[in-house]
Amino acid sequence: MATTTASGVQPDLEKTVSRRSHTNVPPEELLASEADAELLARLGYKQELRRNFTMIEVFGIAFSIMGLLPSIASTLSFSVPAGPVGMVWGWFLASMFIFIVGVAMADLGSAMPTSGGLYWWTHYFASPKTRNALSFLVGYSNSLGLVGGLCSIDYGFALMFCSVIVIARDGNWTPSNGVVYAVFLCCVLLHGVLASTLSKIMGKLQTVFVAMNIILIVATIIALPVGKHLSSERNDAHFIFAQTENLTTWPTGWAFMLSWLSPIWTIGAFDSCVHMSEEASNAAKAVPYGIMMSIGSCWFLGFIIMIVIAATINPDLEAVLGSSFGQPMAQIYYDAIGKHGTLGLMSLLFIVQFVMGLSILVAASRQTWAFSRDGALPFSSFFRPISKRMGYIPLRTIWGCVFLAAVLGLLCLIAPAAAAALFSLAVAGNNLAWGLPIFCRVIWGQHKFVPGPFYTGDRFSKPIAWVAIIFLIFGIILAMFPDGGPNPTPQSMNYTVVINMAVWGGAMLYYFIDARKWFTGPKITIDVAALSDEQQAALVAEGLDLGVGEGIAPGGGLMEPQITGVNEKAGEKGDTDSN
Ligand SMILES: NCCCC(=O)O
Repeated sequence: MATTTASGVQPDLEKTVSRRSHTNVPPEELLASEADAELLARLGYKQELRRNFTMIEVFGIAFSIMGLLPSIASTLSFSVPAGPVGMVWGWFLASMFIFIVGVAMADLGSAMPTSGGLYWWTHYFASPKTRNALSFLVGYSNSLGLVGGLCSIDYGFALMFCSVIVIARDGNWTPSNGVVYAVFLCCVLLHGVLASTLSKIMGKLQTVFVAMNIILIVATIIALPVGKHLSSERNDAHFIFAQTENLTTWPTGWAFMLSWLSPIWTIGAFDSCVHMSEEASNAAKAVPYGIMMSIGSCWFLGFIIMIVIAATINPDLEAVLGSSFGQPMAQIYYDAIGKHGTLGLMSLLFIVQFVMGLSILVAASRQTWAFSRDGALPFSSFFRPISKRMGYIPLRTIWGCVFLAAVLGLLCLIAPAAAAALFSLAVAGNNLAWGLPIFCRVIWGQHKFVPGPFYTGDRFSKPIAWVAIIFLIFGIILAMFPDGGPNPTPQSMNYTVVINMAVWGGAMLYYFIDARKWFTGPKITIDVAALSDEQQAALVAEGLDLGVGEGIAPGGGLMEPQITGVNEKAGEKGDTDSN
């Protein structure tokens, strides 16, 4: 574990926080262990959320957002056009690079586990001239990327839900865009209700969600080959591992690269582990291992699933893509196990897709809460309080994310091409937010990096970081390509480039016109007055804003922080509201 920073602030700060922690707070009312709260205090923050999540539950939140099988089902239209080679080897190769990105993030997540990690790290590592602007950009890109992830998951849910009705009606129904949006909206609202009310068991629920995912995966891996064997012949090994296709208007090699979008979207949002940092016990280990275990298991299990799908898919891939069920996966099930089996597995599939949306809403609300804590969101002072009554959760940012998702989801009403931009918004927004802190570290901040208990070592850490950066840039480019070929029509255009440029351009415009006057990076929420002059100077040297003389109180502007970064007695202090 890191015991000091470049500025050497920790030892004294540790003494401060340790001293303050010896209060008579009953253990059940502590929000966090002393070690976790101390590490958070080194980053300048007091403990405000309750640490309900174990390591396995931190892994669970990322794994359930990945929702392996429903995500593969939602993105088959990216991988099937490249044929089995794209599906199987595209999966394997892209997942390997995603794992490298995860390892680079794990290095940082172990050293500095805080809910707003990505923009916090960016600010910490970037040069003094660029740190505020880059941190601002990363915060917005990450927040929008997560909300885009929520939209894309719930849009996928709406399509799956409708496809089950289509199957039940033997194809005699076609959902309109309005119906799809109505299902999407109900889903988002229900997520808001559940994320608001289930906070106390949200950690435990992750274990249930992991189990549901595993049951669905095992059921599919068994049912597809067995069903296909009974109904017709399975595809041979040559077809599975060596058959290339090109059902796109791009060259074959590029069609193969576009198939990578399936694993890139599926194995996304592993930064959710970072966003749960302040609710994880032993965060310095739970965060990095959560990231790597979730990616690693999806890499392996996804490879198996892709082989099984390639073995059982109708070799007429165009027929699968053009399925009257509106869902290639529904057609694959149908061809192998018939109507009733398909209805059963598709129902389980959309239930798992539903819980993916719930988990990503939890993660998105923590990121946006952290960002509002640092005063960067519009209406930050409104969003910043946490709800004591609902279990120490950021209730207002949960509903802020729900509202934004409901608005962004209106794209479903325009056309499928516009709705597809939701998938790419998640990819491009998150890739930028993951890549920039890693980039800032290797360019400007290597000397400031103090490893946590998980560390890839001096020899490997930097090369891993560079591979991660290059892959993330490539992922952004990939996400912007229209799948309609070099000459897209308005219908086949990929609107990601428009949406993301609006997000990134808008964030930068906002920063340079207005926010540069008041956004000075992460704010200290520990009790600054309790720190010595040296400690204050050391935190300032870390690039942290002590909030003195700027009209913004430490803690985001709502109230004077009153505690020291250790265990706040539940219900007594802090920026809470009573709702
Ligand atoms: N498996 C869905 C992840 C969504 C996202 O990449 O944000």
